[in-house]
Amino acid sequence: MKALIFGTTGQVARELDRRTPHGVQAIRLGRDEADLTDPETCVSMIGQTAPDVVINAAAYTAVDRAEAEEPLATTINGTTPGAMARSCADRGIPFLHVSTDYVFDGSGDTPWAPDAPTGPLNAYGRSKLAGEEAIRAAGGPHAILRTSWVVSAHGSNFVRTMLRLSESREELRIVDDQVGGPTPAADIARALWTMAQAMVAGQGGGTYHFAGQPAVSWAGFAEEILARAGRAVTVTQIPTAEYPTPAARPLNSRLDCAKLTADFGITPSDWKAGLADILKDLS
Ligand SMILES: NC(=O)C1=CN([C@@H]2O[C@H](COP(=O)(O)OP(=O)(O)OC[C@H]3O[C@@H](n4cnc5c(N)ncnc54)[C@H](OP(=O)(O)O)[C@@H]3O)[C@@H](O)[C@H]2O)C=CC1
Ligand SMILES: Cc1cn([C@H]2C[C@H](O)[C@@H](COP(=O)(O)OP(=O)(O)O[C@H]3O[C@@H](C)C(=O)[C@@H](O)[C@H]3O)O2)c(=O)[nH]c1=O
Ligand SMILES: [Mg+2]
Repeated sequence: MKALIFGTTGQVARELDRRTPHGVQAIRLGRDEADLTDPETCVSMIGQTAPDVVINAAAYTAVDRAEAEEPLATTINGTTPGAMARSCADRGIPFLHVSTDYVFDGSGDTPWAPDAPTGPLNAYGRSKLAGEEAIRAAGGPHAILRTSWVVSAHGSNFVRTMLRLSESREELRIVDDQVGGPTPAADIARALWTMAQAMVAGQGGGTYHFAGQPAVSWAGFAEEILARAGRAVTVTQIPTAEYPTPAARPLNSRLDCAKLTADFGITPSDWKAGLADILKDLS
């Protein structure tokens, strides 16, 4: 199986590389070879490499910055994934794409099912929803894997932010009313490879959820990170109103992962185990 992967430096892209299954030839394209602001180039790379499956692990992920750069975020997260999906549909090959809990409005307190109504609260969420809609409209075999709160030993993520801030502060004020599932990038990569192999064999497809269990607030997650890392920092739980940001964020980010288990046998990720691995990697 030949897999074409967009993205080399991101959290999920790095873990896809580390976990390439035996017998898979992976071609990885970074921004230099395939800039997602340029859909034609990305489509032409699919033609040139003639893969059996395409995985898009690149995206515009700066949630607050997207408020001021929505057109750019929409090109990268919406227009180009749509063009990639149409190219894959023309070739009859599966297209796998990663999306986000931020497509939901965060109401209620029950986990969102994959077919629940969307209603993004911010520009990043709207740009990711545009990608989902364009991919479905392409009409080819595809999987949209929505995940949440991605963490790893690399890149920009909440684990690394908490460890960094704990070096210079005695107290961290963290929101306690946004609840979701932290998800190790390593587990997302494993899930994507399982899905890619199944889909090349003609199995599965559609929109799926994959997140770490159990659900926790950002403050609860911060406490776990700092305790496990042995950092003596006080976490003060605050409401979202006391941590103003350019982009609004959903309060309820819980994702119902049952469909992924039913179609691919992939069970939800255990974020505490993943966190232990990340802290080991960082030490
Ligand atoms: N991070 C999170 O908490 C969550 C992420 N997701 C989704 O998961 C997927 C993977 O996210 P994650 O691994 O965390 O992403 P990262 O923020 O770690 O990395 C983003 C990647 O996208 C690449 N990229 C950005 N802009 C372009 C561009 N114009 N052309 C080419 N490549 C570009 C970056 O390359 P470069 O290094 O060159 O900038 C980098 O490789 C994305 O679809 C994201 O929306 C979903 C839920 C939560
Ligand atoms: C640094 C900090 C953050 N926070 C809050 C802000 C926010 O609500 C929450 C997490 O902060 P972040 O900036 O890591 O969150 P954010 O970048 O919005 O994370 C999101 O990224 C995108 C790409 C996704 O798709 C989402 O699933 C989600 O992971 O913690 C505090 O309350 N106190 C603090 O000191
Ligand atoms: Mg962020």
